[in-house]
Amino acid sequence: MEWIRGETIGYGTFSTVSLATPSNNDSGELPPLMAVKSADSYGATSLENEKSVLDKLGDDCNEIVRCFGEDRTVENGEEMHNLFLEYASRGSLESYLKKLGGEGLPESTVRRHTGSVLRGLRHIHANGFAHCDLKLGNILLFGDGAVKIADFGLAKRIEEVTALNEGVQIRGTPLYMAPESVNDNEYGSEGDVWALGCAVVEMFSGKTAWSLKEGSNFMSLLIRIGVGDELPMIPEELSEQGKDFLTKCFVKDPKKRWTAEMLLHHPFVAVDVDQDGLVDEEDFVVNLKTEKVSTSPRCPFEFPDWVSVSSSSRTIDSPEERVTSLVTDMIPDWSVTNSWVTVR
Ligand SMILES: Nc1ncnc2c1ncn2[C@@H]1O[C@H](COP(=O)(O)OP(=O)(O)OP(=O)(O)O)[C@@H](O)[C@H]1O
Repeated sequence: MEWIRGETIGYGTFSTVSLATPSNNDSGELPPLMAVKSADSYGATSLENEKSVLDKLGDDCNEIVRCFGEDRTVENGEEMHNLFLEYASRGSLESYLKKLGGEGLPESTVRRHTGSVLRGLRHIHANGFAHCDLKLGNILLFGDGAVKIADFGLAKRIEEVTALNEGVQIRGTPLYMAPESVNDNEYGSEGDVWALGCAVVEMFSGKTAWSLKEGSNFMSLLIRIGVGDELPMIPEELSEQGKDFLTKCFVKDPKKRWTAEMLLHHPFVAVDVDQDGLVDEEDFVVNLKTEKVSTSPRCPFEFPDWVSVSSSSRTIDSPEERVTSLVTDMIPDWSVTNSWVTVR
């Protein structure tokens, strides 16, 4: 495919994202404007993984960003790997919230976005993958108000997920890490649900789900997540349905945490949406049709088709020892970036 690179629209740990216009698109197979995610040899593995996962997930889920193919270019003497993606004209939810200057989104909008992300997660999990890096920076906002999950660079097959036994790994962003990831190196679909809960808190309140005190460090955050009973902040102003939804995401034991499929039946997201309001997010109307919404199941076992997935937890150190083992000189900018660190 012949194409022209346009302005840069985003930066990630592994890549730079810019606009791309196909220069010969007579067949009309491609959209007139795409996003191209480009990486040098350092980020190539992540892009290859992303392409392979997106191919396996297919094009039939509206809540997952579409991939139009890949190619390689030589730019300034360097080989670049390029991945062509559906262009989200309103950027990520993270950048959108930053523009609101610390304000969160109206609950009706949070409900709608949460339902969309859950449909995306259900598709990812049903196809045997875990995203492993769900956060507001990886949820993209489109011109029509739709949101889609992006950035599959760290996604993994679920059966591989618990096999991370070569040293201690921190994947994704520590603020979104689930207790079992901190304590036992487990990165599975359950961890995506925990991360979704953190994203919901942030969307609604404009603040991260873990309040970070001045002077607190990486280590103390991991201890709070992994050890003890503390849970992420549940905003006071959220409706009772919203609070209940978050308590289902923030279950420390991954085996008892609700799945994406179960959460899609929760009244917080089981709503009908007035499609006419889709263009203007602020005017977006969410109709709560309570007669259609069943009572929230009180525990995972009230879902007849729910099967407990036993996680093959390795018998390693106690949580305290495990968290202590995460101390490293390579401390990432964990509050804002996507850095990941391997400690061996
Ligand atoms: N399809 C897209 N349309 C519009 N903007 C995009 C698109 N894909 C990515 N971006 C922007 O570029 C940023 C970086 O993209 P992405 O997170 O996919 O890169 P990455 O290198 O995998 O980053 P990470 O550090 O999260 O692993 C996003 O936060 C978003 O602002």
